[in-house]
Amino acid sequence: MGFQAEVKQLLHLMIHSLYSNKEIFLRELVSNASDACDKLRFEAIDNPALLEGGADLQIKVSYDKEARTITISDNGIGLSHEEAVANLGTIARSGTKEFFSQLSGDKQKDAQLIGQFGVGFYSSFIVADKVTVESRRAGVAANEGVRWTSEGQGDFTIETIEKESRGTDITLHLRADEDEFLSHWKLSEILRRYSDHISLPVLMQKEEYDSEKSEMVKQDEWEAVNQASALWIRNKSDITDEQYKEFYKHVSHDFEDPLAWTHNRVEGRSEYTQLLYIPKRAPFDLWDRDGKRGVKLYVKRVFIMDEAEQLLPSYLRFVRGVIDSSDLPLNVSREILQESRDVRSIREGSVKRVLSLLENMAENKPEDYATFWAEFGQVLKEGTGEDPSNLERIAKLMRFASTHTDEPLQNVSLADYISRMKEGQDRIYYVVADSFNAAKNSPHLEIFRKKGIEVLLLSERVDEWMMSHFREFEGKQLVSVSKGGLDLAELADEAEKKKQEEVAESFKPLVERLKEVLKDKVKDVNVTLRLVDSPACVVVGQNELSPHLLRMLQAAGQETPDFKPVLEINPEHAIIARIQAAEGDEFADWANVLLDQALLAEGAQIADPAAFVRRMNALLLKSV
Ligand SMILES: Nc1ncnc2c1ncn2[C@@H]1O[C@H](COP(=O)(O)OP(=O)(O)OP(=O)(O)O)[C@@H](O)[C@H]1O
Repeated sequence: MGFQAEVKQLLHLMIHSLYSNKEIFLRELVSNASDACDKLRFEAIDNPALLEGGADLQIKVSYDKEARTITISDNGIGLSHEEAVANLGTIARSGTKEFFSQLSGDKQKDAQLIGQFGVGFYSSFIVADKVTVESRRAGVAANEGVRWTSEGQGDFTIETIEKESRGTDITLHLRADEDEFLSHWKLSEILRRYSDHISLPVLMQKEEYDSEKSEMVKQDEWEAVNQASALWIRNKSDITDEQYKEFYKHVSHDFEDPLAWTHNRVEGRSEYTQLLYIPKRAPFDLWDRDGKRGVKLYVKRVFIMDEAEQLLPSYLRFVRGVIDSSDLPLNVSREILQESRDVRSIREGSVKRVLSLLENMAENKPEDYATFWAEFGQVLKEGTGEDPSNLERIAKLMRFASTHTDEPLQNVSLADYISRMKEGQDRIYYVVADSFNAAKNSPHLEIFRKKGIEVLLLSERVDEWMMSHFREFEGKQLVSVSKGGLDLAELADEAEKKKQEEVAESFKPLVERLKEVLKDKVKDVNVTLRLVDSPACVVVGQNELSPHLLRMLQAAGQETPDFKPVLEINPEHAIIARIQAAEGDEFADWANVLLDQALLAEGAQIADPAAFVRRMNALLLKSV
């Protein structure tokens, strides 16, 4: 049978780009073996017959110098014929195709990307030119075993075999120059380094020095080379950073070290242990609704399920790790999790821990925090709507771009903003646009720039939605500069306000004429103080959907209400002065051009671009 195209691609890239890291194959295979044992233990809760009398779950690693092979055996759940075909030869994760289309051919970059993807079983082919998997699923007859063989070139063969014991033996036939792995010392050293945290014993055959043969000779006895106790139940002080990091790689299938972790035993009404990690890099499917998320759930050390998304809210879906509860029943299902009070309290407790971890990082390791924010900030922002009870804490963790630096880098906290507020300023101003440049160059910012008042520049997809939930911070209102009715109290002193009123009065006739011409297209026309360099801009009411949000809804195929903006004109601008004198068609052209260019500056589509160009040209011609 042939491999799925993506598997071929993965194998090719992996062999070439992960070569300097080749010993990871052992970690990946032991990790899979451990998962297979976890699954068996879980299924055996309901169906003890699956254990076939052998409840001692273990992993064995052996080598054969003559045959030049390494074998990793487990007595876990095993694979059926169908499962072997489905799992070893395809990549079942959604979004795989898109992921592979991003690979560039640059070895170093791709190695990092592949790491993010997780190579798993296929990493065997880094050191082996032939791999044989012999397996029998727990509970099926001995003559229903399966043998899967491949040279990693594009196809595999599959056949039915007789296999006495349940579980899986994976045999790697090493490539010509990989003899270094044919040693007890080498293999046990790798296992201790990468797999010490595995909660099952990883056994190797004992070896002793035989002075007659003057070499190490295998004994009949097998011994564990790892500690074989679940890492999270050990005392914090007994766990090294290296062990925490290796455990992270096991649970997350990530290649890189985590950014931070938090490990706690919670006692009281609800008892559980949590070991939660923040990754350094977003997984390729962070935005894929079907992508992996959530942490592993254990009940009293028994693995229950992967990706238990009920244990954390969706805005913390980047968190990886383990939660081990002492209260939940072993036969807990996803449905029960949804209802359970214990789960609710675990969830609340875990949210608090993760937020504390992030706060701590923001305070003490700002560089790590910047990495976190760049990768996951957009996800955390979803918390404003999803978790109002923690809004204040989430808000403090947010970082923004702002007019203080005018750079796209998001590194301004709300505390920074407040510390720079002008005297008399009691509001936090922001603008939302389609892109950073559109935000930075928004005409709505003109008066703020002139007065030296900082404005937060928001341009991510989630921002508009976020701001609809996030209206206040530490008693200060958050105000969009692109909404109408801006009471520019702090932007204008008494004298300016008085002047504004006078100006508005004197422009009344013009405003009325504009309203008449544009009556089908705008809700209202006003004189504004907010502009400096632009003749006009469009705004919407404080409680109305912004044009930016309307565009997003339209792009998503949603019905939207008819949008009519308010046109605001700048009385100081030469064009405004000029059009007062215009009459008839010329005035109508000016009015329409004014509106259309204000819409364009704001990033909106105009209803009739050809008419805009025609009017513009007519006006240009007159002035040439
Ligand atoms: N020792 C084993 N026993 C039983 N099933 C196994 C074993 N090794 C692998 N499998 C099956 O093959 C599948 C593919 O394994 P692979 O390591 O490629 O990916 P994974 O572990 O699912 O995820 P990742 O790609 O993130 O490592 C596993 O999900 C599992 O179903």
